Amino acid sequence: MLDKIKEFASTFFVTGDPMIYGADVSIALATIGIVFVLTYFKKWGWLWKNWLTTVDHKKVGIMYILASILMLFRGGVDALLMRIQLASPDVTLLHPEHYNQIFTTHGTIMILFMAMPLMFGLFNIAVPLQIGARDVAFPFLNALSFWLFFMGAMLFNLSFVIGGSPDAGWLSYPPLSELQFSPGVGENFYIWGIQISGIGSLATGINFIVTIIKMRAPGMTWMKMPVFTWSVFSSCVIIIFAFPILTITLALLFLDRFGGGHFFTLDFGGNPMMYINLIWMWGHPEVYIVVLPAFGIYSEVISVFSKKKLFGYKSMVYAMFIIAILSFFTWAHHFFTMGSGADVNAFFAISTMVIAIPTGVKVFNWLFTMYRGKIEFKTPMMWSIAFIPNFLIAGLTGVMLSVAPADFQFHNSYFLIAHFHSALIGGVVFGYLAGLYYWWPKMFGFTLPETPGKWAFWFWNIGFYVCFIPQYSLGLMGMTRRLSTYGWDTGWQPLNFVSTIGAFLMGIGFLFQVLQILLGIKNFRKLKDTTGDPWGGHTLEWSIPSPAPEYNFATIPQVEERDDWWAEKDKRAKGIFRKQPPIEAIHMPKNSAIPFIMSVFFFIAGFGFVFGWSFFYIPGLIGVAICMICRSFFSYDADYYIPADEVKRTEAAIRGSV
Ligand code: HEA
Ligand code: HEM
Ligand SMILES: [Cu+2]
Repeated sequence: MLDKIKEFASTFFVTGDPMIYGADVSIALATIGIVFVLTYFKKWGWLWKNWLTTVDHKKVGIMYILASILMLFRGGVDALLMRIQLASPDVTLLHPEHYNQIFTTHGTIMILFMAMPLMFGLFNIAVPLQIGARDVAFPFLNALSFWLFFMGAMLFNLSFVIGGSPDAGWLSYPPLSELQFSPGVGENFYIWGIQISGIGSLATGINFIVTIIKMRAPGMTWMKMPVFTWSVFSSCVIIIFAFPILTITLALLFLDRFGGGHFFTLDFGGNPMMYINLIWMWGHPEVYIVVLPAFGIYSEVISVFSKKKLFGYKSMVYAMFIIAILSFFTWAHHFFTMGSGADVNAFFAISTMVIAIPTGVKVFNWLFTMYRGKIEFKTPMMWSIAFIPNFLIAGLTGVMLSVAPADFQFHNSYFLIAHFHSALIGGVVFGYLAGLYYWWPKMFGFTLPETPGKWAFWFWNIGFYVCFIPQYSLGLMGMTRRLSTYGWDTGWQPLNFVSTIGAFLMGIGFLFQVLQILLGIKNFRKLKDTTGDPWGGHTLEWSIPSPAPEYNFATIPQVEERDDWWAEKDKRAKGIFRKQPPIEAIHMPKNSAIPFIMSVFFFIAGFGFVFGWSFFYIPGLIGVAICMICRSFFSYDADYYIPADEVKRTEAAIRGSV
């Protein structure tokens, strides 16, 4: 036992790196600070009742968004550290091992712990309200998904302060990620952090598919559904087919590392190429999982701020589903150079190129929607307009990469790095930010101040080009990815320096956003959204007050048209009012502590597996099992009714206050 404790303690001081000590100290101080504030203001009960045990989709959404913005900060700091290191061959901020760790954690965090949860946050905020529902289909499971993501993310981040970060790249290719070549615990953190949050992602996929199929308001037929909801549906269909592949792949890698298996080793019949195929069978669809909802947001925002119906609604929907299906047939374009025959490469090259067609349809539809529209340049719209040229560059360079023989030149170069950052920042991040600005008033009841938002936008947008356009040239000049430094004689220094300046411009953009939120909170009375419909929206979430009451809709709306809220407002202007059904008692799910507690046990089990400590993982797994049993057999008292009188009182109070 004493040995175990010594071993445990030694892991804290594993590298002697001042950055890690700094992080240890700041985490300790932040924790003490939070505990102090909560105790001083007597907020523990509030935190527990309103947040930790909530099953309300709106609050779950807000927690997702908060956590993912924190992760954007962490991933962003990683990015800036790398860019400082690469600004010039003289810089010695990060030694090569540290650089390896940082690109690994940056890539993993940005995709799995920033983009995914930010996306889930927006799903939670918007989908039930857009389809006229009172919550998602399985609110308990929804809370569990959030806490699993959160604990997975915490476990992953813990690697930085205890034990050492993973360093085999964001997809952890074997044989490097096998025990033989990565004997530390970093890869275990990678496996368990992703595995735990991945269960949550899969559950969210199932939850939203069922919600969208079963819980749409009466009258909302498939082709009257808001286009964001369609994009969520298509993304979730990809999730439920792709995430099980990830789960299995990581489980097999874990068996190799933990149980002496030989699935992907070099010896005893193992085959690393099998891992590479499997991980990309998830990894490629994953990029469309995150981009399709962004497409949905652009469609909503561009239509609302052009004051025109979306051009080609049906073709938008078909295009998303064609992309979703095709996304499963392109995975091998990530390893054209790894020995497949010419025919295989040709098949995957063509299937990849075909994706340009439905995507092109969407791009033209957005342009036609804006054509002759009365465009209003509010922040959500600015991000959406800027996305189009950004994504065009990303998409067209993607098509260049898909030309298999040319990819022998581009593969693993900065040309690739520039391609995917263009798609992920110009497509995904810009889209989610547009969504965040768009739905912010619905979440919090006030709009964000426009001026700092516009500054943030320009810094991000200009910074984006300054950072990534030079990287296309660097790629063609021969600079490969995952380099921690280079020589003066390469001639890469000037463009790298420019690229670093661009990264800092984006960092300043992020600071403006923080400022914008702080100013918004400070002036929230002035910025209050009294109408519930600050943008003149077309979907149902804008028909109820901001923020939405806990039951969302006092009476479930009856949908008649595609842009139903626009149609309804037109009718009201003409003095025609739809008949409202009487207010009745509303059936609601009760809060539950099980999702939080069960996820804590998952965390404990994951932590145990990382270090191979049975005295952690056995109690952890037992805890998980007990939580499941409690939920399955002993929690019958899981719902309640809000009496009709109380609903009427709440509605009257909301209307009275506006
Ligand atoms: C959201 C993220 C996202 C998106 C949307 C895309 C979209 C596309 N990607 Fe990208 N890609 C990544 C994220 C993304 N990618 C990542 C993260 C990697 C690398 C990971 C790693 O190695 O670590 C990668 C790597 C990658 C490779 C591997 C290269 C290599 O490793 O050597 C290839 C090769 O084919 C490729 C192709 C494409 C194509 C063809 C599209 C298409 O979907 C683009 C379609 C869009 C357009 C073409 C623009 C609009 C169309 C028109 C206006 C119509 C007219 C145009 C034509 C007819 C051409 N991508
Ligand atoms: C904010 C601006 C950003 C900057 C300046 C930046 C910078 C970088 C740098 C310098 C690398 C390492 C390149 C290398 O050495 O190979 C990298 C890798 C990567 N980035 Fe970013 N990045 C940013 C945002 C993002 C975002 C938003 C995402 C995802 C949503 C993302 C996903 C990735 C991935 C997946 C990798 C590959 C990691 C690997 O090679 O294993 N980045 N980024
Ligand atoms: Cu791909």
